[in-house]
Amino acid sequence: MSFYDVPDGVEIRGRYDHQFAQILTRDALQFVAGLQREFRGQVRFAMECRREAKKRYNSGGSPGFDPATRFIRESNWKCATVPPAVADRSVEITGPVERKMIINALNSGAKVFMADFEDALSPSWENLMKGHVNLRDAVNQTITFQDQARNRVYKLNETIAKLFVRPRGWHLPEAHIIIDGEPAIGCLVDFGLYFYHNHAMYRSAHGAGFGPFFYLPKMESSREARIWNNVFERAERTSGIERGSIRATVLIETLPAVFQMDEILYELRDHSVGLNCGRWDYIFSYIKTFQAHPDRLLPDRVQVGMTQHFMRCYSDLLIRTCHRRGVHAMGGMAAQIPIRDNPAANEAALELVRKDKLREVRAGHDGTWAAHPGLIKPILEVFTSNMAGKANQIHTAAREDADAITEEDLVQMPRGTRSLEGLRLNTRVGIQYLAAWLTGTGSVPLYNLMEDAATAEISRVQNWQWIKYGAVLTGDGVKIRVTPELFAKVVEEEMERIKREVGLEKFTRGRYQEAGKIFAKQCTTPELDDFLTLDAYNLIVLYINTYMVIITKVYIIHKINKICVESLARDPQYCEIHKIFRCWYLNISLLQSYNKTKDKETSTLL
Ligand SMILES: CC(=O)SCCNC(=O)CCNC(=O)[C@H](O)C(C)(C)COP(=O)(O)OP(=O)(O)OC[C@H]1O[C@@H](n2cnc3c(N)ncnc32)[C@H](O)[C@@H]1OP(=O)(O)O
Ligand SMILES: O=CC(=O)O
Ligand SMILES: [Mg+2]
Repeated sequence: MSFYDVPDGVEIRGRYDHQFAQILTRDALQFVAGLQREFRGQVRFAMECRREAKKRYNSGGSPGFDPATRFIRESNWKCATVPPAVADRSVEITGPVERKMIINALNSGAKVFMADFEDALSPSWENLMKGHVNLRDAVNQTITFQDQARNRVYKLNETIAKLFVRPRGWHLPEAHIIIDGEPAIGCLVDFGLYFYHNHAMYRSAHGAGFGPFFYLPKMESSREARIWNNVFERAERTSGIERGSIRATVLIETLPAVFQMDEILYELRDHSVGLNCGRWDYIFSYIKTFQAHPDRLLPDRVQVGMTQHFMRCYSDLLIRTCHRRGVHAMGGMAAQIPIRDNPAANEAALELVRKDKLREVRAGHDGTWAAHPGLIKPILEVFTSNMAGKANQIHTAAREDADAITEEDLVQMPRGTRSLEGLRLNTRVGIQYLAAWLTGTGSVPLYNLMEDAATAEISRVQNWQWIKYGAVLTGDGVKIRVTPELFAKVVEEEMERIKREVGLEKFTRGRYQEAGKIFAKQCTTPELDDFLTLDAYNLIVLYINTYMVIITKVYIIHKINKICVESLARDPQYCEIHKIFRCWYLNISLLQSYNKTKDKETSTLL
């Protein structure tokens, strides 16, 4: 059932809203459908190649440089010149496409704002569609937000950050938009709708003739980069803008991709504006890639930082590769955020951020990420005072020494210890993140750190790995082996702790119980799920037709219950048990029919 004006072959299953209808116009949907029709075969093949690669790694293989593309790595070629509008990217703030945050981020003093449909966003229909409305208003510079509680109106400053948009990864479907009977490819919806509505205004008002600008996440090979390049070329052709206008920075955040950095840049050479060290997904990917290698049990998550040999080599090689090809080498996200109520702890957190950024700028990075507006000033200071007055270090930090980095360096096991506290923290963080994600929030502060889909993934896969191979934990001074029974006890105890920490009311109102069950299942499943967000996606899909059926059923059941209760009051023969049973039965059958409809519909789509 759809109230939207859709082209042939397109069906919208998400809620109707007149604001969403301004985004989901017939022409915009036609544009998205065109992308899906032209590229779905290539995307399917790329996902098949991921599965083949996974089989190789699961049979003992390890990713490495591809001998077939040696000529790309060894020959001299350059990417297109960096557009002047984004030459200085010394600090980039990131955040979900939420209205107030978009305004705060654009006003934050950062050079770039990366508006996120990915790690920081729970991809519910509401979040996605509101995100597009917000971005359109941001590009048009008409965006405002009224905070009723604080009696404050938010609007844009004179000078704002340059907007980059990060669509979802290739693996995620958009189940609320059906194209030719299949769910749309999530990232083509994100890219397509944003590009269609904003390319003209962006290029004239913000990009000095270039743009729109994008970040591209979670790719595993240059094959996937080639699809993006084809998508950009089609978008440029159909909208009549110059080839090479669209520019993108690719996140190197999977282990296989670190061996393909030259190849990825080569595919996107006319549309590239650099690579970025997506350090959190990278750690997640390391564990996932070696999921069948029991000799690679990582230490506690907190110990796997950028100073570990394999992480340092990854960052150094990324800088070397980007600068050789003439584009930005962007650093990553430090997880610390400001701590409002404790000045000493706040200073310590800021110091950790400064240290991380100093390491990045000295290594040769051209800019870096910040999770919070409160970090922009200190990070900017570190970068500007170490870049000799230049907008970037593309031509001054060649890092030729990084040519010596080998395959072994890039996969070297991180050093450290495993502890029961590490298992507990993973569990506590994973469950709370999932509870937030299920209720529509994709990035949260937990224990004074930023947590998003990428950091939560580390918690999940690390627990899975430790349980699967019975890791021995020694970090707390006692030796203890991880078993499913130990983990079940940890889950139980951590759920109690979460309840104490968040308070009974929030715990009962939120989806913590459900998150606990899902997280426990994901950590103990025999086959590791590829992505927690893909596994849990069905739980946030809400179809308009199903939604309306539910409302009708709830209404009918409410009426039946009312009649039951009234007749019970008149007829004392009915016992209390009978009454409870009747209500229970009716409500259970309602829930079952809802879930069956949704599971059936979504599973045929995914
Ligand atoms: C691994 C990766 O992919 S990293 C990239 C993806 N992750 C992200 O982008 C995370 C971005 N950061 C955030 O979402 C948030 O900073 C959090 C969830 C970590 C912390 O949020 P909060 O606890 O709400 O922060 P806090 O209460 O200190 O916020 C203070 C103010 O800063 C604003 N703010 C905080 N973070 C951001 C941000 N990233 N962008 C814009 N504004 C922000 C808040 O909206 C708030 O504004 P207000 O004072 O006008 O109301
Ligand atoms: O997207 C960034 C990451 O670190 O993951
Ligand atoms: Mg990421």
